[in-house]
Amino acid sequence: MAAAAFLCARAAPALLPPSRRLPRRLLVSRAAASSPSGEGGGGVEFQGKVGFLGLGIMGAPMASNLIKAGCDVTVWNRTKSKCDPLLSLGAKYEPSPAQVASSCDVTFVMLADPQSAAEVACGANGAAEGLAPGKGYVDVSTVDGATSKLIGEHITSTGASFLEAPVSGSKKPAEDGLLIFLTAGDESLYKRVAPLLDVMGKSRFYLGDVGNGAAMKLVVNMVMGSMMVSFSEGLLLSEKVGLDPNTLVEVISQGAISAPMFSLKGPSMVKAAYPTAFPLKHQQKDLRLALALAESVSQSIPTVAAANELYKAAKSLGLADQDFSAVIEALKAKVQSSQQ
Ligand SMILES: NC(=O)C1=CN([C@@H]2O[C@H](COP(=O)(O)OP(=O)(O)OC[C@H]3O[C@@H](n4cnc5c(N)ncnc54)[C@H](OP(=O)(O)O)[C@@H]3O)[C@@H](O)[C@H]2O)C=CC1
Ligand SMILES: O=CCCC(=O)O
Repeated sequence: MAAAAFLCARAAPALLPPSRRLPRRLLVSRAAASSPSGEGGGGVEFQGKVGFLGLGIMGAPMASNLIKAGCDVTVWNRTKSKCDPLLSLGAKYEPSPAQVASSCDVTFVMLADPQSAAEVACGANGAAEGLAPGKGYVDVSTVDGATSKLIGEHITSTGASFLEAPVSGSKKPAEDGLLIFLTAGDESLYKRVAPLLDVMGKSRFYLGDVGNGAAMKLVVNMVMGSMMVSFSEGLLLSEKVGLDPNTLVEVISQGAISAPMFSLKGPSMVKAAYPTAFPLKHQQKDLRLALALAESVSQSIPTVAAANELYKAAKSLGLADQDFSAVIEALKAKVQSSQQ
């Protein structure tokens, strides 16, 4: 293990912008979530080497924040070139998930979907091959509960501990260290990695058994996906009846349904520009997984089912890698075809 003791969020408040200060409500939810020893007191340190697997839109800034906070970080990504910016910041590189896990005390993983998360954890040269008692594995990807449990069982069969910790918040909050962690699984691992979560995020919730973090994340994202469709319908309708959609964005921003998402994405949606923060293919994956979650408890979620069809249509229009706000293009196509 490298000699450095890694000062993290609570130990180094001077590193944090004012926006990182937690509102009281979140401090309460942290306290209710069995605070790690040291919280609320002086400072918290993480001693050990940190692995990071998966350096896409989210993984790269998260790993970058750990490096900037002074952590000893080792990275791996399927497409190796994406490691280069992190290596420039001082990260180390290992050529497989197994080698990262074997050389680190705790390994974080941020992968596209259930298939890739399972493959990187359990496949050939996967992380599990490098794990052992005393090590920790923290999966921050958005997956379904069944996949998370399968990964968790595989990881814990090595003697290592497992925490699922999907995040709410997108590219910019990841860059700013303002994510919201929805964790579940091994509580002592949660406490151990809390200083690292605090470097990457503004709040964290411990939700109990593996599966609960995944479920919370899917419920949040199904609401978000439906909101985006409803917003898109409003933008198109406002234009159709002769209103300025930019004015609609402004009106919404001042009222009870204001949401950062509308203010952030609205202006570019009006210009038909969709710079990718949250890829549309991932939003559709989350709706698919949320529908399966609802099905598992025989709950009907008809609005989400309808939204999912639009995201699927957007994918078939070639918009999978655009931002999820590009779903408005599927609506435009639908309106056009109904007018022909
Ligand atoms: N973007 C966002 O706003 C948010 C995303 N999320 C969730 O976080 C996760 C990552 O999202 P994001 O960073 O945006 O996605 P990206 O598509 O940018 O990154 C996906 C990552 O997964 C890797 N990957 C994909 N398939 C495989 C595979 N078969 N084997 C190994 N590695 C693979 C990619 O590697 P490679 O570079 O080689 O393609 C890349 O590192 C997703 O689950 C998403 O739903 C959660 C919150 C917000
Ligand atoms: O999973 C993606 C979430 C995006 C967000 O919370 O803004």
